[in-house]
Amino acid sequence: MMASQDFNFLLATDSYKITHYKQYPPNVSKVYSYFECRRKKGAHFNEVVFFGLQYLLKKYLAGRVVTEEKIQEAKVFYQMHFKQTVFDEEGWRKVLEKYDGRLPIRIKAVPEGKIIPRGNVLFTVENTDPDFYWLTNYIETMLVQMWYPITVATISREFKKILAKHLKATSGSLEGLDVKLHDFGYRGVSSQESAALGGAAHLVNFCSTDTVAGLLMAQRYYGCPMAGFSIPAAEHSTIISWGRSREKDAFECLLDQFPSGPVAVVSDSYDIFKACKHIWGDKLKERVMERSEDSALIIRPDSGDPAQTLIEVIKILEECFGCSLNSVGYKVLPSYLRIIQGDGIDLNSINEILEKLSDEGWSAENVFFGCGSALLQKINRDTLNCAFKCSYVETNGKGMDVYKQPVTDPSKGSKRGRLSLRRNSDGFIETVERGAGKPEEDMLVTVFENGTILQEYTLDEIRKAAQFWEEDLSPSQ
Ligand SMILES: O=C1OCCC/C1=C\Nc1ccccc1
Repeated sequence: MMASQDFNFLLATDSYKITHYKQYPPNVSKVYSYFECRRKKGAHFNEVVFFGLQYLLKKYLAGRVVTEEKIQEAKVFYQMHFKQTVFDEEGWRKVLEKYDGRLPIRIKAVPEGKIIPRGNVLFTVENTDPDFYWLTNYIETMLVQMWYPITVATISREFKKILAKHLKATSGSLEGLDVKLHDFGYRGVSSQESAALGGAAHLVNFCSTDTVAGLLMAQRYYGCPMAGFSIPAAEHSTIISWGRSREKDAFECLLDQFPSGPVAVVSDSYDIFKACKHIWGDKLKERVMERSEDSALIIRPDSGDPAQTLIEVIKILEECFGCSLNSVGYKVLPSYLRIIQGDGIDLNSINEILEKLSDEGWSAENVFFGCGSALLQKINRDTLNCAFKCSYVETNGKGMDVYKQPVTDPSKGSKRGRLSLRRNSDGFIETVERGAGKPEEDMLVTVFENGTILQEYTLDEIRKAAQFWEEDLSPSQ
């Protein structure tokens, strides 16, 4: 898959970068830069999931990205934009002539899915030909957009840690963990591409989604035919269209139309508590009880304080349908009955809800969660302090380690020299600076060089890299 014809790589950068080739020192022959999620004191997330670079390489950087037409278009565009001639037409024509429009760049990156502590190099970028020292930081703009899939994959995995802790504690197993958090976020993101990238990032950790764009991304860019699943579910329109006096009929229609397999029914259109007590727990009680374990009715509240509403709903369902105790002594509703909470879910509220449920003796087995904006949109580049900085240059054939160290904010200091990533003798991942790393120890893999993608990862491999083990769930977490 490559960039469509109307995408002009020469126009996919910050304006000021067009002027940078004139600002580097004379005889500079190499600019070497790196991307990291800077460590921040007291930061929430101390490890990140690396994900998304492969899509960007395939879509925007691989193959012949420079053409004569694109040079001409950019030339005219930047002449108008700067009202003077700053665009380096000759520089780009040289890419066309020497490399047939392929980028003379090398990118070395952490394998996708790897879990890396904050403050470590995640990928490096350098020009492979001295003539194109200006190209390295030209592509920063696009590469730093990797903050988004990295951050979504990381947040999604933080959800998974919380769910795993409670599921383990209240059921004795992690079975069903990967379907506990459903992506409801398609409508709440800023674009189709964000939905695709963010949706796929969630699928690194879970296989439960309504964000179809993410499934297509997984198919087309990560070799996964069907990365996630969903089930028939109501929305308010399919309930209230029956009129207030026919909510029972609306509910019964769901049971009739989807007799086998789970079905989720949003039940708060008028009164979630009355709906559970008088419709699900009375008028339709027999219809609910006749459904098998793998055809559960999943009731969806969608308003009110999530924790309070859930507790009240589960108590009503216990009154009507009873419950049993699992092997670790927590209460579980009959297997034909479950609840999904898709409103007001974020990393804080999901923990509160699960705490309150277990305090009342309820297992996490009873509840599924949906998450929208908190998963795909309520984040930004500062959530994980993603940054791209130059750390090494060659001038007059001589290498020099460079860095920034702002007196006004030491946390924005950058790494120096050529970088590598290794697991030290204590088993901890660390970045080796100043070119002191041993090549055979380097975890960074050359994934792109001179227009060609040299290493690809499938979603299955990425999921394996990102998985965590039960013993990793420190009880204090
Ligand atoms: O209730 C459900 O059960 C599980 C299947 C999905 C589902 C609801 N989906 C959804 C999507 C986008 C916004 C809101 C809900």
